[in-house]
Amino acid sequence: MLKDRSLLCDSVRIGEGIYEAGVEGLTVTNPATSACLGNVPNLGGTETELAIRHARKAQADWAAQPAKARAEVLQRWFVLIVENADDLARIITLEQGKPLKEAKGEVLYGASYVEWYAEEARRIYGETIPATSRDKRLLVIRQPVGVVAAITPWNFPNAMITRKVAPALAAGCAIIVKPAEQTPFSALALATLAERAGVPPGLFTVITGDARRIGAAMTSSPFVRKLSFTGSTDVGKLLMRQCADTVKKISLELGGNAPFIVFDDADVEAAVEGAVVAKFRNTGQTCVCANRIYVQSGVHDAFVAALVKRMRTMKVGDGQAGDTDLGPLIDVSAIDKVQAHISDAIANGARIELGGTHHSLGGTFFQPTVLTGVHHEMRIAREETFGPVAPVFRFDTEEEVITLANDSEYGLAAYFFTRDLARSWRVGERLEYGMVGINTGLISTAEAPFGGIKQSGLGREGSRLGLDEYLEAKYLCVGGIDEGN
Ligand SMILES: NC(=O)c1ccc[n+]([C@@H]2O[C@H](COP(=O)([O-])OP(=O)(O)OC[C@H]3O[C@@H](n4cnc5c(N)ncnc54)[C@H](O)[C@@H]3O)[C@@H](O)[C@H]2O)c1
Ligand SMILES: O=C[C@H](O)CS(=O)(=O)O
Repeated sequence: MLKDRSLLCDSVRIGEGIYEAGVEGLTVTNPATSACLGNVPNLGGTETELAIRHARKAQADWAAQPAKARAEVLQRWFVLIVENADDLARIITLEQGKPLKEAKGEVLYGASYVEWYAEEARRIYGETIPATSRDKRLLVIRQPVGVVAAITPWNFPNAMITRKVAPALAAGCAIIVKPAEQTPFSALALATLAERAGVPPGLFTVITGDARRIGAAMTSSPFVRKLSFTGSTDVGKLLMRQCADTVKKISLELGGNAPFIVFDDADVEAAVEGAVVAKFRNTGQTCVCANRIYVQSGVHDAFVAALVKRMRTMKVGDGQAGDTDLGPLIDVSAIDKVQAHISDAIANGARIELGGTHHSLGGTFFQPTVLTGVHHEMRIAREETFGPVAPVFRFDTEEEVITLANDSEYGLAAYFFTRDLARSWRVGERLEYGMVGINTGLISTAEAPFGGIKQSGLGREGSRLGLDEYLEAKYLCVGGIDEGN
């Protein structure tokens, strides 16, 4: 199944110690078949504290390295990830379910963060500030925060890890990562390749096991100076509270509820393709998925007809099959949430234009679904669906749709299609979101700052801004310079 079977690693390395899964291990299953893929160690607070101790030691040496040396290790890690992309993609599809072609895309996307921060590692500049007195010199240097803890989700089990580990290592930090219990093998494979690239023992540790206990040890330790979390808003709030006692620096990449707006003057065909990417990537299980599709009255019926026609061409199936466009949802609770949103919408007057129920493949496969006649009082408008359901809302004016689009506690991504230049500026500036796609449904890239506002998170990942999350600015004030004193 894999070219390099050693990449399917089921043990955890902490310092020089190796922890095997054993009978108490956590079982990992393939969401497409429910087959057992293997077990990983079910570790907790004690092992996390040991990992923190090793991280502290390794971080001091790592930070003392020249920036070029850190950059070279990251560059080697990047090369190894790309060289092993097919195996890493297959591991993603096996444990998360997305189609292989999307999984390969995720691996290369994740690798691009490693490449980007291998380059940024050599450009962590400080500054001098003109002093107000002759005998002083003012300087600012930027130093690594120290030991970082990271907790990541199942939907992008590779890229959500490199998007944290790469800037952390580039900044001179050590990092301990707890992956989602559903998808640990991608994380363990990345750690294996990092070790081969020359990342020293203890500097980047993947720890699997009891989320609450591991999280409690991470958030309560005074030696962990930063928590970077990607996941649901509810868990993000919990971890933010847990970090308060030790006043940690935190980054939160949380839930979304993206509006996708199509104006009368849009290229409808381009808008349909944009909606397919923004809505159905990873079977609708991405934080930046279009959760609400608003279409202006003049093109509403044409858009719905074109979207339904386009969706009928998409194939639901096992992600390992080459022609699959939509894989399974991650688990039964995901299916239940999707069905609940559809049932609530229908009960409140929505119409099913396509799909609307479980797929004939059974399990956690679901039909791609298009609803019309939806409104803001429905759950599907207020909650993150995280599945292959496209609710289409009709609107009349620009002012009306901006109000509707902003009517959410989330603020991660938004999208709109128009060919009016003035409107693109007006709407782009007024949408209350961290990221806005204009005439495109695919915005994520390592060069740009990824992140949200309101209850979608704090901080940014990627771009030059992403490095600041792992650095502290230290002010040095040098006095007694003036010989006259
Ligand atoms: N903004 C982003 O960049 C981004 C990216 C991916 C996913 N997400 C969001 O993540 C959610 C889906 O992912 P999920 O289901 O894995 O989210 P989740 O919050 O349930 O889990 C995320 C991680 O948190 C861990 N966790 C859960 N409870 C914990 C606790 N009490 N203490 C410590 N760790 C705990 C889990 O084990 C997992 O590793 C969606 O809301 C999605 O929008 C956001
Ligand atoms: O859902 C999580 C990811 O951040 C989505 S993306 O691949 O970065 O757009």
